[in-house]
Amino acid sequence: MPHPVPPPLLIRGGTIQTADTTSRGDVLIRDGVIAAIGRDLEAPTGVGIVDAGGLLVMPGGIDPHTHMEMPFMGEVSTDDFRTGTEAALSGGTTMIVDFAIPSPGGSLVEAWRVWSERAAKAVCDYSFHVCVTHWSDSVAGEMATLVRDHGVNSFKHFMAYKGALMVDDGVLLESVGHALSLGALCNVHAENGDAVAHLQKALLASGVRGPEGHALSRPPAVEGEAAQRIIAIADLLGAPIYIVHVSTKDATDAIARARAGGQRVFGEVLAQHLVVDESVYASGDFGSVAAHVMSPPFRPKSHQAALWAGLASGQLQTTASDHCCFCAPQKAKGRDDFTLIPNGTAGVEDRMSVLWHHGVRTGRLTPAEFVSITSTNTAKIFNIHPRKGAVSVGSDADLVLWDPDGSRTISARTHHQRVDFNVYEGMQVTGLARSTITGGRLAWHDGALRTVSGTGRYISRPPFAPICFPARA
Ligand SMILES: NC(=O)NCCC(=O)O
Ligand SMILES: [Zn+2]
Ligand SMILES: [Zn+2]
Repeated sequence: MPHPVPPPLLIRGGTIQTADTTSRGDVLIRDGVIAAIGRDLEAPTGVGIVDAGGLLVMPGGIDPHTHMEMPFMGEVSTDDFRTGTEAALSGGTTMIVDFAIPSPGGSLVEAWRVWSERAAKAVCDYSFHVCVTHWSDSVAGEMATLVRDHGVNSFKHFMAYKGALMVDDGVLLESVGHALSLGALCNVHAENGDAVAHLQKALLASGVRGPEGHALSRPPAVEGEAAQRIIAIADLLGAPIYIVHVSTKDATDAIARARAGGQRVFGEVLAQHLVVDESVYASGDFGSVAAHVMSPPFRPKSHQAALWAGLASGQLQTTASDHCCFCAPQKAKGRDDFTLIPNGTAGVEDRMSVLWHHGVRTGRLTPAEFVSITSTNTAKIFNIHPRKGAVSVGSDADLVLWDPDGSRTISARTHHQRVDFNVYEGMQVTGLARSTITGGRLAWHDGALRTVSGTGRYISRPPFAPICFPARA
């Protein structure tokens, strides 16, 4: 059953912060979209009024990389689309893009359908990148069907996870070339899966079985090589490319070089990689080290400066969480063999606060750049701007009322994410979502969620995003 249209809302007296401008004004929301913006707007009868005095009114965050209830490495990630999107809203994020992954050798359209069923309980809007994990004529046909009939404009490829999700260069060449003809953007997890498997084998043979082996098996060069390779493949084909979770100076430099040469290469950074470093793997405590096992792993601190600089300079365009929750009993599967620890950490709730605190408050980012990298750039790259990622008349009323001076301490004891660990545990952050509005609904207000299962909508994304593809003749 369709949900009733939310009643009108008037956001009064905030500072409207977008990727381009800062201005004082009110925002009137009607039928889930922004109906008017201006000073001292008249309040229509029956309108709900939200006081935004002292707050920034910004486009809600868009997290382009989450994994809700994903089957992976023999486990299923614990946040589902309801709990995960509630956590997102409490942190100021109003849309996620998750990944639909086909079963081995299976149908992409079926994967899209399975993920659509799972996401029916979401409380904020969502969309799916669809993964290409093998190649055949039927995969090519399904990619076309997904673009034409299902609003998919991005396909994901894993260069890592050998023997599971990994694809080789042959598949990459076919898929990136085909996606180009469809006007779809390929996303790539850039780590050399053969090199990882080789190093894992060597580490196990030398007696390294504990979770500290994870980072040792995935040194920065593993990412740097794969990033350069996919950039070269994309260049060969004349295709745009989007590299997910860039965690190293090596990959950042490869992207910057390619862009300087005129290639359209986009890079995404996880908030985790900006502020957590490889020292977390040295504690000797299995539970804590395993909880930090994710791919790419946390890096030597020296890489973080390159990631921050990449975001500030525009060489890297988006930020994400790669939200993928596994609890301690699931991580314990790899107690005697680090290669069996399910890879993933949480972060959909904290991305915005971490970026504000460590980015804007330190002067690394301006407030406008914060909006660009948490929302607007993602909306442009995945072709949903200005419906999303904007505060403009006609845009969806997906907004966060941001308190730039409000503080909180991040903890697994208080977060909304359905997981028993938080990589930011104990971090005090300044900058938080006072209220979050999704599709015109006030869904997070004064520390309380007011969500209704299934109010999130699937967002179709048309092909040929103008920021990725040159004009067609
Ligand atoms: N990142 C991670 O460790 N788990 C989720 C799957 C992926 O994005 O590689
Ligand atoms: Zn990945
Ligand atoms: Zn991921």
